[in-house]
Amino acid sequence: MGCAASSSEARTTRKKAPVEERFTPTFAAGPPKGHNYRRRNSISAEADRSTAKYVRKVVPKSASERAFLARAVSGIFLFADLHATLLNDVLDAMEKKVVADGERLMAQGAKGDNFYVIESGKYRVLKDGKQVFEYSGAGFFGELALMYNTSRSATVEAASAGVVWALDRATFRHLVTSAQEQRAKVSQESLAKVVILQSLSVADRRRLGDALVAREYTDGEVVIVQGAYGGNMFLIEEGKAVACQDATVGGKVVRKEVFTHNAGDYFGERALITDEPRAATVLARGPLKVWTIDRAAFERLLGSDVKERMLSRVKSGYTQSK
Ligand SMILES: Nc1ncnc2c1ncn2[C@@H]1O[C@@H]2COP(=O)(O)O[C@H]2[C@H]1O
Repeated sequence: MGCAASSSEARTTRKKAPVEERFTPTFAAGPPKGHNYRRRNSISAEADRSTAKYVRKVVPKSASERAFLARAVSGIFLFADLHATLLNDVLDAMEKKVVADGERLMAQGAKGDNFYVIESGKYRVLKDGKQVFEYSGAGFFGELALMYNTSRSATVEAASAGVVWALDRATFRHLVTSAQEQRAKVSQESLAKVVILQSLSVADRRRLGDALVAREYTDGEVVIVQGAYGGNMFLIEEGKAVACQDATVGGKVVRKEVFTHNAGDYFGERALITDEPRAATVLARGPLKVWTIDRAAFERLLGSDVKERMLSRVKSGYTQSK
């Protein structure tokens, strides 16, 4: 596919949100008030590796149930980093549970067995016997004991009949916590291939790796829109991205392909460095896997020498080397 955007601009990849607005963290109904999630690398991944044996689990579900879960899970920040295949494993493993009014789903102080996503119903959260919160119709709970390998911080019981979807401990820990470790490793490997970043120290690359978010696009999908305000830079892990510019010729808008970015290359830096609108539309050519860095991380984590070199590519115009 060339510069023509596929009609899939609104088609979903892993996140459903307008182009360039996909990167704002979404908290479906969490995190719980007063709880500060620690950085992802402090999640307890080591402690129960020996006890939590992961076996891939597939619980059959209807297309509409799966669609509901895909939507619900896409809004939960815990899953924001998962590659599409791991996200599929999460959806496969989730099991429907019909809950009766008054049923207790977890007890403060107990070991954590499941993580739950709410489909319907109300659920009250009690600490030391006192209600501290009530979920109503949406949200998730039961993640803390699984993430940090601690006992349940609260009791959760149904305040009406309802439906929840359970993800068992072994799957949660394997897919969510190991994926984060895996992601850190993969991002280090792919960052090492990005030529412009090779001057960064190992420590700086590690910090940058922690700030990256993985995204995937299908052929023809738009990553960046010419004229838009840019919030992110992109590093290509796999695939190609084509930059196209629209110009008005004789009253007609003509789109011209101006550059192809290959694996190991980056794009989207110009708008962050110059604070100008996006100079081109960038589309996936074939399946595209990228890592994104938001403006704040870009400012904080990329040294001035890296930015200088990026700026000189901007100033010299992009010359195709491959
Ligand atoms: N103050 C709160 N508000 C909302 N939910 C909470 C609050 N405290 C705890 N929870 C949820 O209740 C769950 C109890 O089990 P966990 O500690 O595993 O994870 C906890 C959170 O998901």
